Amino acid sequence: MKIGIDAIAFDVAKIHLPIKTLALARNIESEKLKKGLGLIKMTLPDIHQDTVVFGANALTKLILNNNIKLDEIARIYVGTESAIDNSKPISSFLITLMEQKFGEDSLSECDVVDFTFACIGGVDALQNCIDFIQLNPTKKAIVATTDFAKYDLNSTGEYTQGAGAVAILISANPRIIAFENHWGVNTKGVFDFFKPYRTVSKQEITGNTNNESWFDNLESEIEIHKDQPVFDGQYSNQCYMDRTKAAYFSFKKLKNTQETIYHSWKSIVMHLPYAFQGRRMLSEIYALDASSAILSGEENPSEYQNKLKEISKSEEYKTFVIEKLQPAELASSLIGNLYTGSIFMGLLSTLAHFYDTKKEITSEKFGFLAYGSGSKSKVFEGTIQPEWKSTLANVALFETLENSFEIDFETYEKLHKKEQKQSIVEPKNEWILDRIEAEIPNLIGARYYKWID
Ligand SMILES: CC(C)(COP(=O)([O-])OP(=O)([O-])OC[C@H]1O[C@@H](n2cnc3c(N)ncnc32)[C@H](O)[C@@H]1OP(=O)([O-])[O-])[C@@H](O)C(=O)NCCC(=O)NCCSC(=O)C[C@@](C)(O)CC(=O)[O-]
Repeated sequence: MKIGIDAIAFDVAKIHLPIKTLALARNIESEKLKKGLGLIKMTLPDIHQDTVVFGANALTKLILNNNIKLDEIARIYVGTESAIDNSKPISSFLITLMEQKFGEDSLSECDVVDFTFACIGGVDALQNCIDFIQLNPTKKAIVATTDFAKYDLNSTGEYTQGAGAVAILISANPRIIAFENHWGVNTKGVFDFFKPYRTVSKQEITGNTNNESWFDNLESEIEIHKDQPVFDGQYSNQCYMDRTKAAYFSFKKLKNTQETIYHSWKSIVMHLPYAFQGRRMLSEIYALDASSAILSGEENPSEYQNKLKEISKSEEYKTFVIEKLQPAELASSLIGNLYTGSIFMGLLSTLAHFYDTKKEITSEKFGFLAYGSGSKSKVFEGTIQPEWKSTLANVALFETLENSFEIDFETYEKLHKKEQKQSIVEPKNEWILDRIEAEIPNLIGARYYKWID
């Protein structure tokens, strides 16, 4: 039985800062960001948006565009690393909003939960839902990934920010792609990128040594939540490379083949924290799995690095990149990092590219290399199904991204620092965060959303 993705929908933040504007303001060579990392725009949430809003918008589009009956949906599993509550999952908010729009109790028998493992939580949810459909082929599941990749001002992550959600419908006999049941996995606990609980001593805030109550906080340390991660960019690249390489060769072992795996893949879809991450990281796998060895394994570390640089600059590798990786990069250049959604946006970008350029890809194999900091990689593959084109007709990925609203640097900084209080773009036909409860003691912090026609 074939199992995979039957439909796909997305919602990306509607405002963006051109990378050129950021480069100018931060005195960074704009060519480095464009030609070195592949960046053109970074998308940012408006003040009425958060990760529930993005997830709910993507889910609503998935349901409406594909006439999905809610009682067919057995699960909605969310991949996210941008939770808005430490106990209540985003998926429970999504249930409330879908029932608000499509009818009370319409999802009361649906199982929901959030998966968190940095950027790979969405792939974990996908694998889990595939297993579920294998056991329950008449049922359907939805994976919704939703995130806001926010980094500190002036950090090396600043130019890789992005925000939005991707929702996919998982079923038997899917219209888009059917996955094979081989999952190469590699895991290692590291601190390359993480979002720890942070504390500030109350004394530093109040200047008093007597631990007197401060806004009802009796503890002498005040816990602080930040969306921005603690990270080491170059080390995170190394972890990405090590994990994906090991997962790729585990996958090859599972396939029990001596053939070059990537030759069988028409397209390669990788986790893209920025557009050119895949092409920068894949040269080692490209060399190690080549049919005639490009790396001998005898090189000392600096020779090895020099050879890798040479390979990545070679004409053969450039052709390989354009053919197999570039279609997935197109949307990433215009969006930025979507964390859990990046790999699924890479798939959508590839499909939309082939759809727009009228290329037939039925029966072609796609390879997937997922990564999540902390760290884990999964490598898997799937085959494009005959009806893939019919599902793309009303997705309009590149047209939507084209219509994104440009903001200036001053507005960007105000949004980042939460000084902007008015919406930049008036919401229409979408969910918004309406208010956060501040008065009723039993509901302090409860977030309420509404649909705007
Ligand atoms: C990604 C980094 C580390 C990049 O770090 P960086 O310091 O901005 O860039 P770089 O020094 O590594 O150089 C970029 C490239 O630009 C080139 N360059 C230089 N000048 C020019 C020029 N004039 N014209 C053309 N090219 C130029 C330069 O040569 C180089 O290309 P290379 O040849 O090495 O491939 C940084 O942006 C960062 O810290 N980002 C945040 C963390 C991150 O994204 N890490 C990626 C791996 S971890 C991951 O993917 C997981 C994540 C982050 O999504 C989180 C999760 O799992 O939840």
